[in-house]
Amino acid sequence: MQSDQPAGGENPTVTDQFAGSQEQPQVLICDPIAEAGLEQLRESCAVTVRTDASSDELHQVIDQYDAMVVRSGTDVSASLIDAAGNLKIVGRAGVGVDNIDIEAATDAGVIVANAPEANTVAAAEHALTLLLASARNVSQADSDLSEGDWNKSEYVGTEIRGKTLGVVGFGRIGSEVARRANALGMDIVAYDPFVGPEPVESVGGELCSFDDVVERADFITVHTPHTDETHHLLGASEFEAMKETTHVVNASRGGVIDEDALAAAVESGEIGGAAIDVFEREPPDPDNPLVQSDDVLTTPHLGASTTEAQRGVATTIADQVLAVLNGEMASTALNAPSLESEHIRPYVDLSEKLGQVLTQIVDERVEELEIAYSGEVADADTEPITRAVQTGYLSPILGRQVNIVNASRLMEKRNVQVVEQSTNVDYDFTSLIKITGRTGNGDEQVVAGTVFGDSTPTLVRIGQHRVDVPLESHMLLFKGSDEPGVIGHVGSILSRHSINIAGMYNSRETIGGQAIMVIVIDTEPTPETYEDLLDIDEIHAVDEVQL
Ligand SMILES: NC(=O)C1=CN([C@@H]2O[C@H](COP(=O)(O)OP(=O)(O)OC[C@H]3O[C@@H](n4cnc5c(N)ncnc54)[C@H](O)[C@@H]3O)[C@@H](O)[C@H]2O)C=CC1
Ligand SMILES: O=C(O)C(=O)COP(=O)(O)O
Repeated sequence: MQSDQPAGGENPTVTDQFAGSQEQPQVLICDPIAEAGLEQLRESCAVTVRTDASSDELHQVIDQYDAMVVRSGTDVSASLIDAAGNLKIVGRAGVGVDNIDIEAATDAGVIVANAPEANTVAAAEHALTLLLASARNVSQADSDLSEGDWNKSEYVGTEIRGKTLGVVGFGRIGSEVARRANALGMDIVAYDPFVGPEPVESVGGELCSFDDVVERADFITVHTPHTDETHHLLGASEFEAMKETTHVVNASRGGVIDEDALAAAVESGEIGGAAIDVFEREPPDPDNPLVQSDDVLTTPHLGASTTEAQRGVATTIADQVLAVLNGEMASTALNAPSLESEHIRPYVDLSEKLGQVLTQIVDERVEELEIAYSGEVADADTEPITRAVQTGYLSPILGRQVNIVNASRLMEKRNVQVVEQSTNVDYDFTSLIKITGRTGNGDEQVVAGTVFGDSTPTLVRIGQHRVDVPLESHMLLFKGSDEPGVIGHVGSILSRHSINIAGMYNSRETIGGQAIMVIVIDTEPTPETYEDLLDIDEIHAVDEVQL
């Protein structure tokens, strides 16, 4: 029977053998994900499910994998990324990426992508479950009854209707909680420094200051990521400022609430109760004060654990992994641009090639790279194109280490300044991308290209010379003077060295003036070929360009 439950079902520990040497891309699943996602991946990848591997084991095997998929249970540390020589993507089957060192991944050119929307409703419903259960002492009453104690009169709860819900973090989940709570008759006050009043007002709420939310709320639910700014956002002083009856709910991240302070506030009766799904350390230590407290309802990070959400995050992340393994962009990448529209994909290809050409024809270190967009392309989201220029520019120097994820970072490290310019007018081409490399001594080299109707990336300018070279192959770029017989001479030398000419493009400034010639070749020239070519008086320089 097919199942959409996370891999492993009741017992989520799976111990496949680690990857052998197969031809297909290798994907390592480190935390349980739903079968639907696994099936999708298995169609074109070799998938290893190892949800029981220790950190040491992962460090030992990770370089065999092209992709890894995690949830919150695996620490993707800088050292793991460092050990992962072939990794292209870390897929997070869920939202939170606080267990992934994104900086390290970016430096290593590894995409980090998540599944940001598929578990929103599950998490929102779980927060409301916790809220209602806390309001009605469900957990304590259940535990008493299991012990045989019918403590009906001990557990008088509180209605949520007419009460004020404070929502801290009004993003996807916070806003869904607020919408549902409002429908149950609650008044909403929200704090989120990064949203305006409209989304809060659209669910009948009011955007307030943090202190206002803390003081006015009968229930507080937090829905922020755990960052330096949100660490212990709710602590002793906030609990002191709350009403004695306030219940606190956390289904976002451990660490956003100070656990010791919360346990103390509940135990002392400073606040009315708490219900917690997430912990600073997971699983929490057995003596964690929130787990120990009979007055705090705890669940083991269940916010995203519904069949629907797990199916959704697993298939979303499978899509992301497959896209990246196919050389495409991940639409949910957190450290790489996504393609706003398919329309710009040919320009991304063109730009990478233009960047490669530029590096191979400048002799000195470029200190400034100016990328000028004109015509229709100037109106697009040019971030992926700019990153592609940088990738192309660096790849002849750094090889496979550079990609669209780390290119900007590497340009910064090499102190190359990148300047972008846009104008939506170009009189000659519908769209034109012009790259100028400026060296420290004031020299500059220009290449420009466009995409013609059939998506062929085409070099249309080198320096001042107008050319028309499809950017698809191995080329020789000759600089020299426009004299009769040069083309024939070059042709015969290449023929003598058994190098087939696939195409030839000429351009000159004036009759008898500076000329350039681009020859597309099928085989690589030897050092002797260059020696012979440079023996021609009219040829001043020959650059080899490989794409
Ligand atoms: N318990 C569980 O199983 C689940 C937990 N989560 C966690 O829930 C959290 C929220 O997820 P989403 O709503 O999808 O993310 P989101 O990115 O849509 O929303 C987060 C909101 O927090 C706000 N925020 C950031 N810093 C803030 C600050 N200092 N004060 C107040 N607000 C601040 C942001 O502006 C944003 O609106 C994440 O930490 C995520 O990992 C998500 C899914 C399931
Ligand atoms: O998506 C999130 O941020 C979650 O917290 C869900 O975590 P999980 O995938 O259940 O480990």
